[in-house]
Amino acid sequence: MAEKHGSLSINSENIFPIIKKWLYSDHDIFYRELISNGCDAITKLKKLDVMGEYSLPDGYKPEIQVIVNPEEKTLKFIDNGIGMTADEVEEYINQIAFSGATDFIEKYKDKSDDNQIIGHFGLGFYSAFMVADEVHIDTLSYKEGAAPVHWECDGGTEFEMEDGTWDKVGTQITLFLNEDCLQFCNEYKAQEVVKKYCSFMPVEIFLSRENTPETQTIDEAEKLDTDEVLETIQPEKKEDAKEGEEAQEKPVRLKIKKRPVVMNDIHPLWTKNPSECTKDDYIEFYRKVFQDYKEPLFWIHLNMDYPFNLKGILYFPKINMEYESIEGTIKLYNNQVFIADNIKEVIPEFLMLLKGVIDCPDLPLNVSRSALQNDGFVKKISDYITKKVADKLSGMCKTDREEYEKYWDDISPFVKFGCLKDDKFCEKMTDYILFKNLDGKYMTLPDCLEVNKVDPDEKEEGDSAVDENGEKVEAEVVDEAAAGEEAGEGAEEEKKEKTIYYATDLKVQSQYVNMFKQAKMDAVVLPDQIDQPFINQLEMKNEGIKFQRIDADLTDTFKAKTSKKTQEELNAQSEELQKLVRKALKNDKLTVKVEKLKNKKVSSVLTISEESRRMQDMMKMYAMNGMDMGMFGGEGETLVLNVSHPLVEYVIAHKDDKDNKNEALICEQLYDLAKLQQGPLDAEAMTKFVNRSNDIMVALTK
Ligand SMILES: Nc1ncnc2c1ncn2[C@@H]1O[C@H](COP(=O)(O)OP(=O)(O)OP(=O)(O)O)[C@@H](O)[C@H]1O
Repeated sequence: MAEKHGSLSINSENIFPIIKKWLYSDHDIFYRELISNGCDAITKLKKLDVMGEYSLPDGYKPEIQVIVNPEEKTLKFIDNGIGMTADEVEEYINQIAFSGATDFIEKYKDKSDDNQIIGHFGLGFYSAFMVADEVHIDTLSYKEGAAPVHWECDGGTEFEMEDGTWDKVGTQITLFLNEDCLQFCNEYKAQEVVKKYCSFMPVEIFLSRENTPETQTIDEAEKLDTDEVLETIQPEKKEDAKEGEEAQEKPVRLKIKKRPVVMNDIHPLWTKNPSECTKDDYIEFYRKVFQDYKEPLFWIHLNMDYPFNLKGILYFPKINMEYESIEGTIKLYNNQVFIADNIKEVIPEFLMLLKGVIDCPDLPLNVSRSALQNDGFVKKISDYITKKVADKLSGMCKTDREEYEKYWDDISPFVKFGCLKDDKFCEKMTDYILFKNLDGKYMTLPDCLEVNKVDPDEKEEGDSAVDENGEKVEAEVVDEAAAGEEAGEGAEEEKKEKTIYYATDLKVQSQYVNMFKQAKMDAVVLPDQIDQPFINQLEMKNEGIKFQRIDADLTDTFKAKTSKKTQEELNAQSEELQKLVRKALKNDKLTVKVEKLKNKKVSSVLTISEESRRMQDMMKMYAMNGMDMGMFGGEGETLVLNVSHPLVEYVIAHKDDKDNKNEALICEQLYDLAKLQQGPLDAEAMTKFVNRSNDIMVALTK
C-alpha cells in the first residue's frame, strides 16, 4: 500500500477538545468502547466461520489482551477478531466513525449535563482520544491475501496510514496516554475499570503489564502453549533414597512469565436457562456482583426473547427497615456490556430498591435520557419487568403462602412503595398485600374484608362483654323492641362501607387493643411511615374500603344498646358535661360525649377522628419543615365518658353543685387517664397528673 496521508473527514477542527470535555466525567469509558469493539470483531469472525466463509485456525481461542505499560505510558488493546483491510480502515475509521462522532457531538453539545447520555455508544473508537494524545492501529484482516495496516493519528485532524507489520489476524490499538491520564496505565486502575465495565463481556479478557518482571513457577506437565518459559529448574537428586527403593524423582519445574488472569465471566448467570441454575449459583452470583455477604431472600430470573430480548436477575435483599434507607442497585447491560447503574428511564423507580442485573441488547443507547423516557419501547420493557415482579410475588402468595409470609416483613416496604409509585403494580398486588392482625396472623385485603363482613353485634349476640382479665362484666341488656326503633335504613346504607381498623403502635394503643380483643373485634397493625400514604391510596383505589385507627371512634360494639329515650338523655348529659369539662380543663376545642359502654370498668376514653388525625399527622410532617403546629393541636378530640361508671355517675349527680371541689379534679383526672391510654403526657401535664394523683390519695387517708 502506498503510504497515505490524509485529513479526517470532519466538519470541526475542534472535535478532539470537544470529545475530551464532553466525556470528562467518566472518561474511563474508553476502556469499555475499545474492548467491546474487540468483542464485536471476534463475534464477526466466529460468524464468518459458522457461515463457512472463513475457517478458524485449529486451537483458536478468542481473547482480548489489555496490556498496560506505565514506563512507556502506553495502553494496548489486542483482539484476535476480524481485523481490517486498508479500505476498511479508510471507511470505518477515517470516514464513518468520525462522521458518527461528529453527529454525536453536534447532537449533544448543547446538553450541559454529562449524564444526559446513558451509553455514549456511537462514539466508539474515538473515545480513545479522551485520554490519549496519539493512537495507533495495527491490524490484519482475516481476508486471504490481506496486508497488515498501520494507522496513526496524533489527536489533530490528520492521520497517517501505511503498510504495517502486524502478523496475526486481528487488531491492536495502542494509546499513548496524555500526561493527565497516566492513571489508566496503572495496573490496578486498569483492573478496576475493566471489572467495572467488562466483568461479563462475552470474550475472555486478560490484563497484563508489558515487560513485567513477574514470574510464576509451574510443573513442566502444566505448561501451556502460551506460556513463556524463562527458566527450566531441574529437580535435586534424592540422595537419601534407601537401598532397594527406587529414587522418587521430583518433577521438572518451569519458571514462566506470569500468566495473565482472566478478568471476566463470559457466561454470566443471567444468560443461562433458569432450569440450569441452582440456588447456590444465584447466591454466589449475588455475592460476587453486589459484594453483599447477606443472603438475598429470593430472586426472579427474567428470560424473554420475544417481542424483545431481555434477560436478568432481580434479587430481593433482606431489608427490614423503612424504605428511605434502602439502597438497591440495578445494573443495566447491553449484550453483556455494562452500561450504568440505576437507569430510572428503563427500570421502574421502585425496583431500584432491589439488587439486580438486566441485560437488554435491544435498548437504544446512543440517545439522550429524555428520549429514552418517551420511548414506547423502553416503556414496554419497564412494564414487562414490573409485571414479572408482580407475577412472582402474587404467585408466591397463592402457591407458597408460608414462604411469602416469612418474607413479608422484609418485602413489605418495597411492595407498598411499588404500589404508591406504579398503578399497574398496585392493581396486580392489591389482593396480595399482607396485613398482620392483632394476633400476629397475616391476612390479605380480601381476608380482612371477609372478617369485617360479620357484623360484630351479631357475632356477640347473647355474649356478655368481658373485662381486661377476660372475665364477664355486666352488660346492659335492653328491650330489643325498643332498641329496634333506631336501626333505620341509614344503618343499612352505612354497612356498604367496609371499615378496616388498624393500630399503629401496639404499646401506645394497648388500651384500645384490649377493648377490641374483648369485643372480639380484629384490627391490623400498620406501624411504618409508609403505611399512611399507602392506606390513603388503597382507600382511593378501592371504593367502599375505609381504614380507621382503633382510637378514632368508639364503634357501636362497645356501646350497650339503648332505647331512643335513653339516648336522648345521654345527649342532653353530653351537652352539660361538655361545658363542665371544658371549663375544668380550660379547653374549648374538646368534644365531650356521654355514652353507655358495655364495659363498666372503663370510665373515660379519648378518641380522635380519623380525618383530624390524618390531617394532624400531615401537618406534623410540614412542621418539621418549620411550620407552626400550634393552630392544629387538640382538633377532633372527643372525650367519651361512660355513664355506667361510678365516677361519671358522680360527676353527673353533682354537676350543679357549685361548691363541690371534687368535680373539676375528677374531670381533669378522667381526661388525663384517657389521654394516657393513647400515649405519654407532655411534661407539664404529667407533673399536674402526678400532683393530682397524690392529692387524691391523701384524700383517701382522711
Ligand atoms: N478492534 C476492531 N476490529 C475490527 N474492526 C474494528 C475494531 N474497532 C473498530 N472497528 C471498525 O470500526 C468501526 C467503527 O468503530 P466505532 O467503535 O467508532 O463504532 P461502532 O463500533 O460501529 O459503534 P459503537 O460506537 O457502538 O462502538 C466499527 O464498526 C468496526 O467496523
